[in-house]
Amino acid sequence: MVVGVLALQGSFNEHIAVLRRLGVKGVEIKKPEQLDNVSSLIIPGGESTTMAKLAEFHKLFPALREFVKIGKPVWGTCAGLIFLADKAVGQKQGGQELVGGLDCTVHRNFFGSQIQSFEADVSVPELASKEGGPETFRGVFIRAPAILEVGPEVEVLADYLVPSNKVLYSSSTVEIQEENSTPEKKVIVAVKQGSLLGTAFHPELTADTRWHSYFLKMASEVGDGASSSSIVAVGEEDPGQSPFTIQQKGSVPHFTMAYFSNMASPGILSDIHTGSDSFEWYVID
Ligand SMILES: NC(=O)CC[C@H](N)C(=O)O
Repeated sequence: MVVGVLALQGSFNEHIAVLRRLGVKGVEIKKPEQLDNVSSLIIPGGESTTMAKLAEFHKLFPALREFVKIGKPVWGTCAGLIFLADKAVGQKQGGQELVGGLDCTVHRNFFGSQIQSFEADVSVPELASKEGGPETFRGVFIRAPAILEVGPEVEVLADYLVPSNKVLYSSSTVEIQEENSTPEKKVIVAVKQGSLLGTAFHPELTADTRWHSYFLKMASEVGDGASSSSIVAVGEEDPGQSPFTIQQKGSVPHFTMAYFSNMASPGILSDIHTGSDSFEWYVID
């Protein structure tokens, strides 16, 4: 089985590494025609506006939509989940293109800004029943989205009870509800709809490979119809000069370092300075 991993930006290398650990070849997808060679696709986390601009730049949207439409399995993690959603709120001004297909509404930065990133154990009974292991999965939420609404075809695999002291962004225009002003609220953080899978967190940044093997099973159920004759070598392509300019700067906790240092490679996040506890990041728009 050959699994494509959208490799415009974000944590695609980490997904490919997990697939390798499971004995499966993951190939980077950077051009529309490369989708013909894979039977399933992972859209990684990263920054969805940047990823959308790059996808537009590389004319990937029609091919991605067709891939979803014909029922090939696609798993979106974090920014990838936003990509797959039919509707996103909390977008940057002017919005962004989505691939769509997943009948849900996501809030792009539901849990707040980068520094509000966190880890939490999330109960996923479906994962435990199909893949074994503990009832919970360690969710790494990095400026994570949440799913606010789902359509009737969507199966909710996991939700998360947002502690009342978490700062939430209730709208795209930064209306912040301060500590204790919100009651506990349950949001959806993992869903499945037919051959589409979405997680608001980053399983590729943990040692637990169950989400990947769960997706591989979904992919093998649909069948490995694609030819493997023109596999693109990992790391073959250079996405080229970014047409964007730096807009934002900040720092994030240590645990996200590996993730963001990887992001530097496609040239979208740049000038990352690693330190002992934190490092600087730049969002380029
Ligand atoms: N870790 C992530 O993928 C963050 C996604 C981010 N909230 C976005 O809008 O793209």
